This record gives sequence, C-alpha cells and structure tokens, in this order.
Amino acid sequence: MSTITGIAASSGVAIAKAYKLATPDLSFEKKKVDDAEAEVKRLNEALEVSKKELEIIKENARKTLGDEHAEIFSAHLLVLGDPELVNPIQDKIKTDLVNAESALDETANMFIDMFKAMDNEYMRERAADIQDVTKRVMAHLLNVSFPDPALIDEEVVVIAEDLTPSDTAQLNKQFVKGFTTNIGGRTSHSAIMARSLEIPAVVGTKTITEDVKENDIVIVDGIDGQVIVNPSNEEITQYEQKQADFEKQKEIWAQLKDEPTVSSDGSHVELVANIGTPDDVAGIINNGGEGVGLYRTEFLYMGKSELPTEDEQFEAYKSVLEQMGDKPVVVRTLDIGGDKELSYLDLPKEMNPFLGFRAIRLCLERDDIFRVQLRALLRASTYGNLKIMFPMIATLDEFREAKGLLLEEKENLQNDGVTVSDDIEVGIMVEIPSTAVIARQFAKEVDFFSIGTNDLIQYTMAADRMNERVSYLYQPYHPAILNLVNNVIEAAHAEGKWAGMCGEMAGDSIAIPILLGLGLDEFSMSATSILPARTQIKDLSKEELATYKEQLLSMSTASEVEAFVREKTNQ
Ligand SMILES: C=C(OP(=O)(O)O)C(=O)O
Ligand SMILES: [Mg+2]
Repeated sequence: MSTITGIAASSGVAIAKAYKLATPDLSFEKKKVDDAEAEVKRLNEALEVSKKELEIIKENARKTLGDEHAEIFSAHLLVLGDPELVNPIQDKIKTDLVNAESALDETANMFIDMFKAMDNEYMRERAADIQDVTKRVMAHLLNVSFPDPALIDEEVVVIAEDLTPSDTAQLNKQFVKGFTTNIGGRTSHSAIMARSLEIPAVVGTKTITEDVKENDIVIVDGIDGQVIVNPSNEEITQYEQKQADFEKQKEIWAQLKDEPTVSSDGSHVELVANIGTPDDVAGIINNGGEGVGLYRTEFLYMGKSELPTEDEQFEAYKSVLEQMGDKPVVVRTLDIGGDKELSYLDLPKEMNPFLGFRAIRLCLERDDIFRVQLRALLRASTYGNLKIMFPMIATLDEFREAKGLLLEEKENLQNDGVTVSDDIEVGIMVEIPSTAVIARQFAKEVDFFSIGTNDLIQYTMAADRMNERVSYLYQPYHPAILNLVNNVIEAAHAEGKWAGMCGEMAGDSIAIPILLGLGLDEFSMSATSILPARTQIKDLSKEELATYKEQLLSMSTASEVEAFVREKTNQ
C-alpha cells in the first residue's frame, strides 16, 4: 500500500476500485489493404459499437443530468449516421485501398478543417462533434478501450490527470464514489462540483495517475486530503470507521436544518448556497440553506453543442426561483472562460485565459449572447426573489454598460407586454483587486456586492487557483485579502447596501469567525458546508469577534492570522 497526499476538495471517505480516465493512445499506421470489403466491414462494425455506446451515454446523461445535457450526444449520433461523412470514408477505403483507420482520419480531418473555416457558428460546432465522434470510432478500430465517465456502471473511484467541469457533470454519483486528480486546487471548478454532488475528492496529488493501476483498490479521504492505494485490511476497517463517523457528524449538523443562523449574541447572518443547475436546489433544501447566493449559469451553456435558447434559460431560472419561494436567488450572468470553455464558441487559445477574454468582457462584446440571457432572467423575475450580478467587473464602465443592456431589454420586454419585476437588485462580484480597492465608488451605484474570493485571491496573490505548485501562495487568510474584504464590506455599509461572499472562503471554518467580525451579511457556500457553518456560528459572539478587527487587519502573515483565530475560537 502507499499513501499519497493531495488537497482535500470534497469531504467524506470513499473506498472502491480504481477507474482510470485517460485518453488512450490513438496513433495508427497508414497501410495498404488487399481486401477493401473486409476493411469496410471493420469500419461499419466500429461505427455500430460506437452508436450503441452513445445511445447508452445519452440515456445515462438524460437520467442524471436532464434532457438538455443529453442533447450533445444526439448531435454525436447524427454525425455517426450521416452518409455525407460515412460514404466518403468507405469510398476512400475502396478507391485508395487503405486501412479504415487512415480513411477515417483523413476524411474526418478534411471535414473538420472545412467546417472550422466556415463563417457560421453552427457549422463550427459540427467540427467539434466530428472530432469527438471520430476519437470513439478510432478507439474501436484500434481495439483500445475508450474510458467514458458516463458509461461507468459499477462502484469506482475515478483517477484522472484533471477533470473538466463537463467531465465532472457526467459523473453518476450512484457509481462514482470518489475521485482524485493530479492537478487542481480546492477552488478549481471540478472540486466545487464534487462538493455539490457530495462526492469525496482529493485533487492536486501531482502523481496519482502514475501511482494507481486500473482496478487497484483506492481509499479517497476527502476530509484530510489523502489517497491510500491498495490498503491493508486494517486500513480498510479504519477508514470505514472514519466514513461512519462522518455520517454521524452529518446527523448532528442536520439538527439545525430548520433553524435560522444566529450567533451566540443574537446576530443573524444569511447562509445561502452556490449552485450550478436547478437540480442542485434539492441540496440547498436538504441542508437548510436560506437562499441561493450564487447560481453559476455557465453550466447551462456547457456540455452542449450550441448556445441555450432564451426559452431553455427561462425555464431553468424559473425553476430555481419557484423552488426557492420567497428566498433570495442571486443569479450570476455568464462567466465563461478561464477553466470553463465552450467548444462551440471557438474562441482563440489564450496565453493567460484567467486574465483574458472571459465573463463580462465576453458578454459585453458578444451582446447578442448576453441579451438572450438578460431577457430570460427578466422574464423569470416574476416567479420569485431574483437578484442579478455581473461577474469579473473591473471598471465602473463595465457595470454601467451591463446594467444599461439589462434596462434596455427590460424596456423591450415591457413594450412587448411582458411583465417584469420592478425590484430586482443588480450587483457585482468583487473578484478583481482594483474593484475591491475602489469599492466606495462602486457602492454608490450597485445594489450589493458578492465577494468572489476564489478569483480575488488568485489575482491578489498572483497564484493560479488551479496550480497545485503555487497552492502555498493561495492564502485566504493573508492580511492583504482580509483588508480587501473589509474594504468591500465597509464600502457597502457606508451606502446602506449589503455585502456577501460566494467564494469558497465563505464556508471555511477559520475564515467564518473573521468574516463575522468584519460584518459580512451573507455567506454563500457549497450546500454541504451550510450546516457545519451554522453549527459553528451558533457558538460565536459577533460582538467579541468585531473587537479583533484592527488587530487582524494589521497582522503581517496568513499564519499569524490563522494561529490567532485558532486560539480565540478553540480550533
Ligand atoms: C465564486 C467565484 O466564481 P467562480 O468560482 O465561478 O470563478 C469566485 O471567483 O470566487
Ligand atoms: Mg470567479
């Protein structure tokens, strides 16, 4: 057995056999063949098996993630059955007398290049579909297995170099008991999704794909960030106990499910949750959340082959608002870019995607995409307590322009006789240090702030949130971060506005006492963190914590801050 240490990304313990998720080697040799018919038969068989697999994947995706996410596989099935693609491959085998692999590769590449060059978004999307489908058919021709998260049908721990947010969205929690990756940090989106799916996860292990072989038994300890490979019987017993203790602890937390969040000296704060899809609302209700503090709408745009329509979006927003009743629902407009890609938008590769064309920057340039979302939100606004916030705001001009588009679409809808709520609060995420520094000026114009510490920390410390090599610099308790957070809260209060936090820091047990003392009004976190946070806050005195403010803000290091908080709060 061996133990590998990584970053604890999602609590809980999982014990199961390993399932390695890696793209196989699909290289092949171009060969001349004598029997073209036999080669065509081989191609047709590979196409048939691929079709069957895609049918299963589509059905699994439909059951676990809904029709919307299953749609991409319908597009793949269409490609597989398209004679315009299949006939030329067969013809090539017959006329050039080459093996099926090279006929497939050359023909598919010809179509991919042709579609990519077209000045039509729909056609460019088809290029991505052909690319995906060709890989699957090629794997069958070469007789190599093509791992697919949506095809897993027995209990496993997924082992991968990295999981993209859309890979993570395909994990079926009935079978995937845990996952562990080489790269990533606590705030990478795969980690955030693991928490909303309640799947134990350890990320940033650097070497897990080398340390584990297919079918090894693996323990994922998402509480302490450890992975144990081929454990002894005693270790299995020990971790089964840890798993049972964790379940018991969850039962204790659950006792506060229907209670408000009140500190020991009677101050109420709002504990709300971060969600990615309407299905995640069930998790908020089960965990006693007081609303939605961040709805990451980009997941509506991912795992698909084209942009979601206004009606599809309207249905999703309406569903969340209706499920939450009169509780607040803060919806963030599209935040694509960084680690969240949309293959069908075909955006150029960037050297620094986190500093590049993302979020509001993209939305203001592609206002055709943005306006559709704004209209869908405005139409849904009468179904609950909607608040809208814009991501990655760096300048007041960006906020004014985005709000201007919102008001324009509101007027357009009203002119068409559509009813729109008149009291939608419009706020911003504070993720960029410049915005935190001049929060006073912003506070005069926005209705609220939600501090996105996942990005604010990476931009302030110049430490990539996805990179485990610099994770030591990713310091939520660094006094520079505390000063920025304090600046935002003070600025909001000076203008009679509220300040929340929707970065992962809001659910951190060392950060919570600090934030309570600084006067944060709303804490938005993974649904599973709500009950532990409520339990903790119940025993904290806000008044006492507020007296430590100046001392904390003038400290010099994160470790000084952490030691101080641990001492004062017995952690
Ligand atoms: C909540 C945030 O947004 P995301 O994690 O989606 O970038 C953040 O940056 O803190
Ligand atoms: Mg962010």
